[in-house]
Amino acid sequence: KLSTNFYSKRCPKVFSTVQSVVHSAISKQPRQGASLLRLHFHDCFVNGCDGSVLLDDTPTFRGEKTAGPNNGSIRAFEVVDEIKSKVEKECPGVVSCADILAIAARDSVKILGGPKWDVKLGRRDSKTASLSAANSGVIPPPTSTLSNLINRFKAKGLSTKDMVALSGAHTIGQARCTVFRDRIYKDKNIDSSFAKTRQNKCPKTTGLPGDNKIAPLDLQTPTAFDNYYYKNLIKQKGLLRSDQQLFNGGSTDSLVKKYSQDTKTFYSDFVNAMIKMGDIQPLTGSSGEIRKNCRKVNK
Ligand code: HEM
Ligand SMILES: [Ca+2]
Ligand SMILES: [Ca+2]
Repeated sequence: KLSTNFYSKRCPKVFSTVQSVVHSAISKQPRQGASLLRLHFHDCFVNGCDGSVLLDDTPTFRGEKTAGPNNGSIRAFEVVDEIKSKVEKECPGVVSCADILAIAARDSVKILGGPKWDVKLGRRDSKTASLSAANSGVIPPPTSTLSNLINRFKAKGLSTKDMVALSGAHTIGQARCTVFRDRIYKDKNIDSSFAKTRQNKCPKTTGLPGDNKIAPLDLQTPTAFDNYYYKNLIKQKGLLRSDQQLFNGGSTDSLVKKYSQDTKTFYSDFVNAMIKMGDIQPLTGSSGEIRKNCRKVNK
């Protein structure tokens, strides 16, 4: 079982060390905070919060980094490396990479102006990863319908409310043209001037380099953690098709409206859901290991 004081004897400085690295990474590039938050999500949804997403491919090992939802998309691994090397110097072999992701996600939200919470710790690191699980749709695609989003979160023990609150993470960060092209050229439930603005930097035809052009998920405040994500949805300015699904005449409209008007409720539901997400299938006790390097299993 995870606990908030897991490292208080064995590595009391872990919080200040992680926070200072995250802080300096975000001050150089605010997007790093978004990227760290997303790493924790993509870790937890694939075989639990076990650091599996961090393992590099080798000639004899396929990790999760080339899976559809991750390939060319997840980032901030150098920030995780820097945190890990500082923490290893202070407390060798004590703090897991899976816990580092949970703390870094929490710190990112806080530094970008969002809510604070006590993060539960004690996860251990996997000795494996699963490319097939990462590709299986457990991480929902940006073309998802509302019922698919609800079901994918439900499969991880998360409620519809948790799903809507966690989607508020799209108040920060960026997405590539390739994941929002169909939305801005084909969808009807989109503000037309917003669609035009986005079309300017995302060419209609597929192919590089256009596919990799990026745009903010939250057009208003892309580097601030706030409730503008929901305000945008009400104006039909969600960037991803899946985003706009949350406010499209269905069962989650009322919650989106609520969060758009009430930051406090959004924050408390977001925190509650982040803690639940961080509790997905952790390795504890003597399962797994404490990796020395987050990119590879110990020898
Ligand atoms: C509800 C289902 C979700 C879908 C369909 C989804 C999909 C996506 C997609 C397609 C991108 C852009 C990737 C790219 O173009 O490279 C993205 C970015 C992002 N997602 Fe999600 N996501 C979901 C839920 C979440 C959750 C639960 C979190 C965290 C709690 C999260 C955090 C983020 C962040 C912060 C970014 C920006 C990352 C960056 O700028 O590096 N997402 N998401
Ligand atoms: Ca994992
Ligand atoms: Ca924002």
